[in-house]
Amino acid sequence: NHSVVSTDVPMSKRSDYVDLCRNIIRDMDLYGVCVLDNFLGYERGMSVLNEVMNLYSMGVFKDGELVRNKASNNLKTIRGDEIIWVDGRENSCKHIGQLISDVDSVVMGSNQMNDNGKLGNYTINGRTKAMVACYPGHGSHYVKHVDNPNKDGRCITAIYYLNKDWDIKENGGLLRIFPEGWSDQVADIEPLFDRILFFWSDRRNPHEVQPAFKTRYAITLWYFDGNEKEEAGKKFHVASDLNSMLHSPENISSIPSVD
Ligand SMILES: Cc1cc(NC(=O)CCC(=O)O)nc(C)c1Br
Ligand SMILES: [Fe+3]
Repeated sequence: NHSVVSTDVPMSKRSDYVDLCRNIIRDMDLYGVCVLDNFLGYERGMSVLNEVMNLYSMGVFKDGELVRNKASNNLKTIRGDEIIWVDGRENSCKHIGQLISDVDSVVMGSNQMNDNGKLGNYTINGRTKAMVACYPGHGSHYVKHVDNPNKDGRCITAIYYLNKDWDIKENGGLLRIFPEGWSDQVADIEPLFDRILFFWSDRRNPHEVQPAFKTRYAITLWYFDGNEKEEAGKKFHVASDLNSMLHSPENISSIPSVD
């Protein structure tokens, strides 16, 4: 966990930018998972939370898929996460946009700062839009899965959490990662306010969200490895909706077009 004194200077100009990136490089190389706390600082974290809550109150989130409540075995279905894709340049998403460019800065910084100039030997050259997710909190959860099981190009998952005063015992909503190769170990990550989590998106990190009993917000970005993305494009197995998520921000060379 890393406490970052946040100011409003651009991320790459912050005094602790370099050791943030070194943190990410070290943890990703050692564990394939990295957690940083106080990423934006209280003020900016709250601005992002307010934008997300405004979006949610406007009812623009897509309904989460229904999952049957296996536990009670009755047919009561529970909504999983409800989501909306945000580019960050929309009028009502300025602070979400700023979060996105700060995450871009630390990911690209780490990608370049690593001694061999790559993070995990990837060449990161693009990302999806931001997926803003809300678990409504009536036991809603997300089953154990791998984000990128079939080489669709996504190499790093970045999740920014927005949940203030979160009590994991009362509210649940724990993210449990089952890192491959650590058979008896799991990484339990509480979805705490202003916390950012990075992990390799592939089969190394199966993960689940345990049932949440309070509204649980998170913003996810997936970063692409250029080569894997290129290969995936040729195989046409890239989920069509993945293409709809594509984003080529000015500050990252655009993602190779998938024809
Ligand atoms: C829609 C969708 C959501 C997620 N979310 C999580 O894994 C939850 C992480 C957290 O909120 O802690 N993952 C995938 C592969 C898809 Br697709
Ligand atoms: Fe996931």
